[in-house]
Amino acid sequence: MAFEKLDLDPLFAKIEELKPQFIDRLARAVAIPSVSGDELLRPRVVDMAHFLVSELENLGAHDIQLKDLGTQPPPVADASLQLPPIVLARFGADKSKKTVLVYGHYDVQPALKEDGWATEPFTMHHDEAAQILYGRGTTDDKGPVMGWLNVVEAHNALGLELPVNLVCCFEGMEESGSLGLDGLIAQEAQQYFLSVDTVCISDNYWLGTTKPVLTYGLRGCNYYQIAIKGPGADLHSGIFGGVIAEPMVDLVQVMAKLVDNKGKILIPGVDEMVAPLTEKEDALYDDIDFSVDELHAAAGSETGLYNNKKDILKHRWRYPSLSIHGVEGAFYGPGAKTVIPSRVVGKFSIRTVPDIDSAKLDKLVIEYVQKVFGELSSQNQLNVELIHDGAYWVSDPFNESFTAASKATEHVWNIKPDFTREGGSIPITLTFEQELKTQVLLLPMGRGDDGAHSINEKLNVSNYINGCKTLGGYLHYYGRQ
Ligand SMILES: NCC(=O)N[C@@H](Cc1c[nH]cn1)C(=O)O
Ligand SMILES: [Zn+2]
Ligand SMILES: [Zn+2]
Repeated sequence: MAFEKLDLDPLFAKIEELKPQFIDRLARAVAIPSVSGDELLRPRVVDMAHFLVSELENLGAHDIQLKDLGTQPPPVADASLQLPPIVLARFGADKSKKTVLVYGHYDVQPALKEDGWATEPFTMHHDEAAQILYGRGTTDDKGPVMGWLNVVEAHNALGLELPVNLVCCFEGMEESGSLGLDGLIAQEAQQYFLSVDTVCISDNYWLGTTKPVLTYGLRGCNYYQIAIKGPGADLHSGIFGGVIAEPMVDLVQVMAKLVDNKGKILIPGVDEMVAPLTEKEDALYDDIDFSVDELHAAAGSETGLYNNKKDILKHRWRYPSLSIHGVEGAFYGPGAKTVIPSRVVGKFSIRTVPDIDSAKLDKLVIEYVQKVFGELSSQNQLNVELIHDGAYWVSDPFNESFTAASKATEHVWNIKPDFTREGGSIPITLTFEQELKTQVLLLPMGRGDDGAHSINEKLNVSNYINGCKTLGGYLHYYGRQ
């Protein structure tokens, strides 16, 4: 539908003018290796929180708070390990204006140059020719978090009031299950977040590389570990091979029975919980702008399990998946270490969808793994447990927040966005919706080929800068409705 465009030219021109400063801000953020999943790097995650506080102070935020979440719950190696703080800040408290809570995360996934990065993962590389910014966290999620700061800076530089009150909520454990944030949101719902009218999260991606999207659904993520131990220490495989029960041999046999190589989950009872596909929902996939080629381009291989768009989208968005991630304690370095690991911990996760019940899923998983291990009649010991979980979220995108975002997107990109669901997870989304009793909008900045979590993660400069315009434009369209 046609809509009356707001005069955002001064704001957009200022964002363009400030581009060098915005790129520098992102480079300084990427340089902090805020890897929440690595206990040794936890102090750097806290450094990133303090970086944000400093930027927020310089931008004129008020009521800045670092909310302590205490120590990390088990399973964790160091029981005294502190959870990174939640960074809260406000810009404006004008009762005549609506209030938008913007959420993002300042932690990132691990990254090592030797994983295959072309550049140092924590030194942002600006490919001037291609106009691409490479580095861990550029698209997930430091680009979008800096995007919100950039929007404020552009308004400050123009002497232009923000059209809404802004409440910032930035966390440092999103990549590790958002541990501790649920409780804080419940605690602050009637306090710091009392005035919030809507929540905007920028922490996902376009489906492809050319068309902006707005997102109204996420899969959940239940993350498990299977620990198998036996020997008192790692052993020489020449001396003990063939005469001692090997934990790694048990583990690979158990994990092989979780999922087949066509993506079918082998745990009985999981598929039966999934909501049936209706004709109405099936029709939704027809008009989405995506292709098998785009999947293969983003994956860097033609190894897709499906040869058509609809099946790809359904299996990314509305069907569960089980992925095997790795084995802690196993040898993985260069060379040929001939050791029998005494304890190995297999890591896998299940992406959940409506109507999978998380507690029932845990029971199905744990009892199945115990049964499969029991059938090995192994002398080793097993422990299987959930590490963390996050609920799936599916919303109704026909509300004023999505309408404002659609107008802003069309204003900046001259095309109406597709409305999509996302295969990834943002554990805290449903909690925002339930505790603040408001709607949540996912307004992505980056592209589907950005390589989030992968090597050579990137953010195109055009997505970064036009993404700032889109975030700013959203605030204006939402504030004027
Ligand atoms: N940008 C969202 C994202 O990457 N989310 C993570 C969340 C998560 C859950 N458990 C571990 N990480 C994802 O993998 O979807
Ligand atoms: Zn991520
Ligand atoms: Zn993210």
